Amino acid sequence: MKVAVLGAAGGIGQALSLLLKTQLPAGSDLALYDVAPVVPGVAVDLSHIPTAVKVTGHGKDDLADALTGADVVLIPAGMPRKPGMDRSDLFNINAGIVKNLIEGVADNCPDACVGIITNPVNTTVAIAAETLKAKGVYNKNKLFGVTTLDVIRAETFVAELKGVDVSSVHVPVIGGHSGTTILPLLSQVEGVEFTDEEVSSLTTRIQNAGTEVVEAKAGGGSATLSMGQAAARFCLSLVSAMQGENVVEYTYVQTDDSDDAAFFAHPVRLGAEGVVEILPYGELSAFEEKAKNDMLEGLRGDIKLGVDFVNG
Ligand SMILES: NC(=O)C1=CN([C@@H]2O[C@H](COP(=O)(O)OP(=O)(O)OC[C@H]3O[C@@H](n4cnc5c(N)ncnc54)[C@H](O)[C@@H]3O)[C@@H](O)[C@H]2O)C=CC1
Ligand SMILES: O=C([O-])CC(=O)C(=O)O
Repeated sequence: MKVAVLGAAGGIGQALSLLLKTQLPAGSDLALYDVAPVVPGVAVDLSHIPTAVKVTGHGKDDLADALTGADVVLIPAGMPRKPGMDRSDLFNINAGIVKNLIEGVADNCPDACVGIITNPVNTTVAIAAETLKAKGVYNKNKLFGVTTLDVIRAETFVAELKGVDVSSVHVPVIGGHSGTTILPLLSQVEGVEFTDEEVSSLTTRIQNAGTEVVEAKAGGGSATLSMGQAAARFCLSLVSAMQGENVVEYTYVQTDDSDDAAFFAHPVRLGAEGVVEILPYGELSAFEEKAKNDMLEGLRGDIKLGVDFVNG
């Protein structure tokens, strides 16, 4: 199994690469690519950890080597937010970065599963899809927006509020990955009850959790360590599924569901070839149904921005 991390020298990239070096199955290859000159050093640093995962570092002119033979590509390359910015404010810089890197994927490892972390995810995933289509290699079963951070945050906050063991809490989160497009389905959490006020305040906290970190870091970036953990969980689930295990993760995929949006986070059964089955997200409460209907237009607009960026 070969995993390539593009943007591996950044805050997320380094945390994620550390977790993958220590947790990928023995015999895996981990290729680290970044335009920052420190990336070979990050690879040397990680290579001193005694696990059976081979780490290589690839500088800015070495994207092809990083990608050749990759089974999974994770992309956290690009600018993070500062206080006062929305994720959509990152579009101008990050759209071109994602398009370029995805062209590299199309040229060097068109069969790889690709997880997009770079914001604005609602839009960058559509950019990736259109770029792969333009290259004639798009497979909707192999492109994912990584929304796992919303799930792990929701689980943490619910466990804190209710004083229960976090390992027993499962919170579905559907929709997209910004503001009100992040829709936790608290009505489906088993074993706990919420008042209407709790549903409202917890939903808002989960939706604003990224901003909570951005403000606490006070200009020093956004979530990196929790995102490293979330991306590692997603990648390790995908790798297990590719090796034959039955795994379901919530992730932002092309759904072809005209009632929602062209891309929408669902529970997804993963397998050797990526998406095996997009599972229904089940029944929504009246609160969730309204929240979904209120955010759909915005999400569709975010997706259209990405489609138009590639197709003009
Ligand atoms: N999906 C999600 O839930 C989350 C997404 N993010 C997003 O992840 C992205 C990265 O965040 P951080 O790691 O904190 O930023 P960072 O600034 O610490 O790292 C970004 C890295 O990307 C590299 N880079 C820039 N252009 C590149 C290119 N063309 N090719 C390869 N590497 C390139 C930079 O050299 C840097 O090392 C941001 O867009 C951020 O908004 C952050 C948190 C959660
Ligand atoms: O908030 C941000 O800009 C980074 C992010 O996507 C998150 O932490 O969920």
